[in-house]
Amino acid sequence: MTQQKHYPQHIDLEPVMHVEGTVRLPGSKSISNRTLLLAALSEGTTTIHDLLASDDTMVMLGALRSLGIQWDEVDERTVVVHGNGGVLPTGEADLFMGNAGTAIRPLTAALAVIGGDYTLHGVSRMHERPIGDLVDALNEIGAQIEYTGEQGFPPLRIRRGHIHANRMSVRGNVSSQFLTALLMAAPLMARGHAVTIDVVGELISKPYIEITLNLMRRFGVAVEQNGWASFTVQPGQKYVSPGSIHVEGDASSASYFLAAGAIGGGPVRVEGVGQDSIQGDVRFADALERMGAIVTRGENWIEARGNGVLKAIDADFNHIPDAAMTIAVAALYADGTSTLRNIASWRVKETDRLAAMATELRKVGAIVEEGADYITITPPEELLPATIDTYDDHRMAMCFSLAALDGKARRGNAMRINDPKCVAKTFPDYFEAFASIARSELF
Ligand SMILES: O=C(O)C1=C[C@@H](OP(=O)(O)O)[C@@H](O)[C@H](O)C1
Ligand SMILES: C=C(OP(=O)(O)O)C(=O)O
Repeated sequence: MTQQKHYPQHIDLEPVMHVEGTVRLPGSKSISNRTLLLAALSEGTTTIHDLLASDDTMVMLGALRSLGIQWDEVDERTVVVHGNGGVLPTGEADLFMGNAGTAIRPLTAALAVIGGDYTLHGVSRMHERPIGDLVDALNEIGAQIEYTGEQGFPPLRIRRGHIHANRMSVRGNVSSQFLTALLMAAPLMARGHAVTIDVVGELISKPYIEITLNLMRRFGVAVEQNGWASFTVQPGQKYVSPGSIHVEGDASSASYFLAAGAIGGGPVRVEGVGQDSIQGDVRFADALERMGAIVTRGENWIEARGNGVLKAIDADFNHIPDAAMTIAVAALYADGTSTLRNIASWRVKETDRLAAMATELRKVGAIVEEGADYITITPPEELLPATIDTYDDHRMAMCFSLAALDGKARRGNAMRINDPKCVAKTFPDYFEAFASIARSELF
């Protein structure tokens, strides 16, 4: 879990004529970080297999260690966590959260409920990513959370509060991670009484809530669900380790390879995630099918291949905001204008992804309209060679590697991706994996 990679300042991707092959996916970020926290909060020891080894999981592992939770690394993908039954050995800690939403949001709720003296901070972008809806929900039930910088954003100082929570509410329209955080902390509050969480207004990114509920269930806690409006945890439930747990391959990471197969011929197969996945982002493959790609699925794999020019798509992508970025770049290879709707959350992620996507797609010649919560992309006749800026956003780097696929001739010019090290957030070996399916000669 401690390996450091050396990355150049930029990567020049030569035009790729054809893609083909099989990629073994790294573990799911969403499942890895939830599993680590649930394992720490549970009674018993959990062996986690195929855990993601990346910046985002590193900050969660580092935080757990600072909080006094013991864990041992068996090998790069296997960690044994010694759960502490909802008690934290260390009552004071300064926690660096990098830019990991899946670390800071659930930890904020758990620490506020357990109580202690904690500070949580991250990289500068983390201090621009909203957390106010979660802090409001927690302070409303007696938590003691203060902003040490700007109101509504990390860094946070958490002190011991007096939690009295039968019923609480949280807004769901900025990030689903706030509800995830409260759900995961709810069994720690449901001491002798039920806890109900009401969702105020629209809830975005719903499939991530399903991941949360699924994993809580595997750690022994059932949540009663009233549609997407409210969630209840009955008393008398506590997290109990399932003993060992396997992390699926990351479905968002799968999107780059599946799109490559659809654009660059294929077949490209991803292994580690399949038709029974608990990750909403497997539905990315449905969107690719709508664009005309041929997709096949097995229990533990998905495969995509091209079937002529991709068809433009006009769809709501609220359910798969991360993988939707891959659709935006795949749209460069479509037969007309594509529209991606209901993706306002892009603005508060690793960067303002609507602005970044529009800027970089224009560099390769696309005509782009950037709306408050949508983007339309009209591809050029030929992609222009360009230097792509990545805004310290792993997904900008990964999805723009697809612009090297030479579905449209680029007269031999490389596509330059600046600052490729940002992929370390979720996929440190991304460019090696991409190179393994890329063929630069037609055969
Ligand atoms: O809960 C999760 O694991 C995630 C939820 C999504 O965020 P939002 O709910 O903020 O859209 C997603 O973009 C993020 O990468 C991971
Ligand atoms: C939005 C993302 O990350 P985070 O978990 O930090 O929200 C992402 O991985 O695309």
